[in-house]
Parts: sequence; structure tokens; C-alpha cells
Amino acid sequence: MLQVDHVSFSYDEVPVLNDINLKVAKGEHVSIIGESGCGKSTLLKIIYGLLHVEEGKVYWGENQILGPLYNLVPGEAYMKYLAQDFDLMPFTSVYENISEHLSVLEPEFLKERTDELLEMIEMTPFAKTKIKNLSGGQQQRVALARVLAQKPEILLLDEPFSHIDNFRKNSLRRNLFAYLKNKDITVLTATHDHNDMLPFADRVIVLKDTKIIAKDTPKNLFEHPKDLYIASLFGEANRIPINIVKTYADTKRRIIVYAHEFKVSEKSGLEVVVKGSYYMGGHYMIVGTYEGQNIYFNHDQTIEVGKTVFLNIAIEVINQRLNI
Ligand SMILES: Nc1ncnc2c1ncn2[C@@H]1O[C@H](COP(=O)(O)OP(=O)(O)OP(=O)(O)O)[C@@H](O)[C@H]1O
Repeated sequence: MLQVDHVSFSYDEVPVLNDINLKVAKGEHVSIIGESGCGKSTLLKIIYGLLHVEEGKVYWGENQILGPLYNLVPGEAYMKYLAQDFDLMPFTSVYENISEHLSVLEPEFLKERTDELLEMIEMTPFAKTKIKNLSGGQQQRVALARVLAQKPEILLLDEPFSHIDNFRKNSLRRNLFAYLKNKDITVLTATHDHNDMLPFADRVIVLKDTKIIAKDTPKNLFEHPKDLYIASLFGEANRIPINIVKTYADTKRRIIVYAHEFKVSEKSGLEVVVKGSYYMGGHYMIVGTYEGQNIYFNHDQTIEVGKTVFLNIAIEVINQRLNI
């Protein structure tokens, strides 16, 4: 088990993480999410031992992970960290980059494991290509295979698909996370893309203003977001009083409503004036206003600017948000 115990960290006296506590079981996949600059990379670097923490401790099982003051070469043998800049050898081939460490550690498995990883990252036809001749996304895929070649017990991934095009991203996510589960590798992924997390993570931690503000399964977080910050990590969302959509309700309690949960009606509901329509593929995302507040909702057609429409929400959504 990985244990982060009361860790606080500052860069030049500017606090970035404050009293972070986290336990990750062996084989578990935990995503760390939050807005840019909230400290996701910093937390991964602390766990890897790249940064010195004055307050708090990190353990993998019984072993305390010590920072750079104690370890000249960061990182323990059982842990790998894939940073946002990939640490590859530009003048050697894809195959050599993946198999480099195996030639010393496990020469008898070198071909089998390298071929397996090439297949996982869908780069078998590029085995002989030099790294310098690959695109950024292809290099990121090789960097992933390279850290996995050494069979880590725990893997730290910092925005692992940031350079990869959508065409490949989905299959790579499925291949990678299935591979990690199959090998019982513990994984922590820092991301701001909910598609990296919703279908794959066992648990999610949300960072905001130096703190963990939520720890839950992806499904619970999505269905019961406790504030707009959390909901906005999944897409456009609104926070509105219940009684303005259900006039019979005698509560002004506010609930989170995602854009896709509103239904447009001609007559009754939340009255908004349309400001603009954005084509999103299968639908339009419409921005309207209600008493000066922007309201985001989806609709199957564009709506002309200035038109007044009414928005409804299914009672099931209200009950879900109220945790009934
Ligand atoms: N070496 C550094 N020295 C000083 N401040 C830093 C350093 N590295 C990061 N920071 C600051 O610490 C905060 C957290 O940075 P961090 O990279 O951990 O955030 P993040 O959540 O990973 O962001 P992103 O999603 O944009 O990668 C930011 O305000 C950043 O500017």
C-alpha cells in the first residue's frame, strides 16, 4: 500500500499542498484531478522522492520514501514516474528504448516483453524507427512502454495522454489500464481530462487550494458533485436554486445541474434568454442568462440569440443531487 501521511509542501514559502493524506491499495488505480496549477504534478514528484518535504511522510508498504536529501538518484526500483517531458534516447530505436533496462535485468524475456509492450502502445510497425523521427504523441507512447518494461509495482503518470491524438487516445487508454490491472500494478494518474478517469479509475481525489476536497469513486463524484468546481471537471455545469425550476418546491437549496440534464420547454421552467449556440457534434451547447447568471444547457438544435426559452430538469436528477 502507498501511504501519504500529513504531507505539506511549499515552493519558496508559497504553499502548494497542505496536510495531504492518501492511501492507495496495491493494484488500485487512483486519479488525481483538479484545475491547472493545483499541485497534481507536485504531489506525484513528492511520492517519487523528487522533492524534499519538511512536513509529513510517504510510505510504500513498510518503506519510507525519502526525498533528494537522502537519495542522490531519485526513485526506488519498484516505482516509475512518467513526467510530462519524456526521458527517451533520441538517436536509438523504439525497440532499444523500451528494452534498454531489460537487457541487463531480464535478457531471457527481452523479446517477449518488448513485443508485448510494442503491441500495447500500438507501435509494432515502428520498432526500428529512431525516436528523433517520431511525433510527440508517438514519443509519449514509447515513454509509457519504457517505464512499464521495468515492471514497476507502482506507476505515477503525469498527464500520460496529453500529446496523443484522439484517434489513438481511446484505444491506448483501454489497452494501458487493462494491462495495469492485469499485472496488478498500482497507478496514480494526474489529469484534467475526465475521459482518463471516469471509465478507468477506482477512485478519484480532487485537489483545490492546496487541499484534497473530495475522495470518491468516479461515478459518485459525477452523480453527486458537491460543488461547481467538481462538476466543472466533467463539463459545463450550473448551480441553481431548486424552486426556480420546480415552482412547487419550498426550498431555495441550490443543486448542480449539468448542461445535458436540462430539457428545453416552450412554456414553463427556468426562464433564460439565449446568448449563443455552439455546435458540439451530436448537439448544441447553448449559453443563456437568468438574472445575470450564465446558464449552460444542451439542445439538439441551435436557438436564435435573444429568444426566451424555459428549462426543465427531471425529478430524478433533483433527487439524485439531494441524495434521496
Ligand atoms: N519548481 C517550482 N518552483 C516554484 N513554483 C512551482 C514550481 N513548480 C510548480 N510550481 C507552482 O506550484 C503550483 C503547483 O504546480 P503543479 O505543477 O504541481 O500543478 P499541476 O496541478 O500539476 O498543474 P498542471 O495541471 O498545469 O500541470 C503552481 O502554482 C506552480 O506555478
